[in-house]
Amino acid sequence: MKNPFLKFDILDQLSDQVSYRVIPEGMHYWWVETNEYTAAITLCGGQLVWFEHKNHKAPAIFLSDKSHLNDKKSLRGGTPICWPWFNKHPSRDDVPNHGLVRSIHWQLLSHQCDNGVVELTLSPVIDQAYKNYVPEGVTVTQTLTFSDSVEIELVSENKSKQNFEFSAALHTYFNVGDIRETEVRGLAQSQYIALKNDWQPEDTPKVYKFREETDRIHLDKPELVRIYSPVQNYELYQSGHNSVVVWNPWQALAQNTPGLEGDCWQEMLCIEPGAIKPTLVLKPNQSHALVQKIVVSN
Ligand SMILES: O=P(O)(O)OC[C@H]1O[C@@H](O)[C@H](O)[C@@H](O)[C@@H]1O
Repeated sequence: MKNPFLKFDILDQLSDQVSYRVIPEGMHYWWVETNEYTAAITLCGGQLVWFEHKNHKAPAIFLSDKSHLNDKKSLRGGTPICWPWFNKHPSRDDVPNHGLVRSIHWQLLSHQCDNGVVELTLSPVIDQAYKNYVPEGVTVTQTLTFSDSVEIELVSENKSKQNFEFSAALHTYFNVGDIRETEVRGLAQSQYIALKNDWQPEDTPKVYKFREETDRIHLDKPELVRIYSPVQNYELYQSGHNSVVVWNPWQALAQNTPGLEGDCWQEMLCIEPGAIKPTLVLKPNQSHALVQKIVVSN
């Protein structure tokens, strides 16, 4: 994985820790520097696409070298935000998978730095596509909190006068170096469903390793999932979810997945807490928070 953030222009220095930057390829992003980490959050999709401990050998978040580093579409890697639907739209075929907000521009609503903790809050810019699918008064905001970890909180809020049904997921791509040498712990008690098994519930393997395409929705809400990988280990603290998606496309599917062609699929694993099965309904004046906190250890 190359570091695309070595050459840049600073467009706005917002504080000692936060700046707004652009790289020669055209991608705009907010750059965050804490005592321990460097991080980048993109204008397009509001994705955390870079998160690296200053003393570790490799970044924690996977970003494909084949990604188009401009503001035009969602990147392959990072933490795409799936909202207000996950995967296929429940009734329409003419709209993108995983909702609207991963490929529209986001705006920075606020940023704070206090005692080494940096917090950014962003929301998608409301465009016509958003208005076509989301009732007026329904909003989504994301708060990223950087300390000795990063916490991503996605808050959906219904200030309209009608019920709002939706699903959501934090589709985080972890840098695991070698998927065949990676193990996941914390899901063994759950059952999962997968298209491959006609959506019939299956028991999760007690030792969760990867030898083939894996695309599963685990029907459980564990607070802690761990990833053990040759690069580094991850503790994922999660809340507000009712499902956890585990995804690696493996070789054949990766060749037809834009941004994952070649061998780079071997370096990634997605662990995605989601409000997916079942979908959620927010009544007027209700809100919902979906959280993934990522603790990285060498
Ligand atoms: O190619 P996309 O739209 O980013 O989706 C990638 C994958 O995202 C995962 O969350 C889904 O479980 C997979 O089914 C899907 O293929």
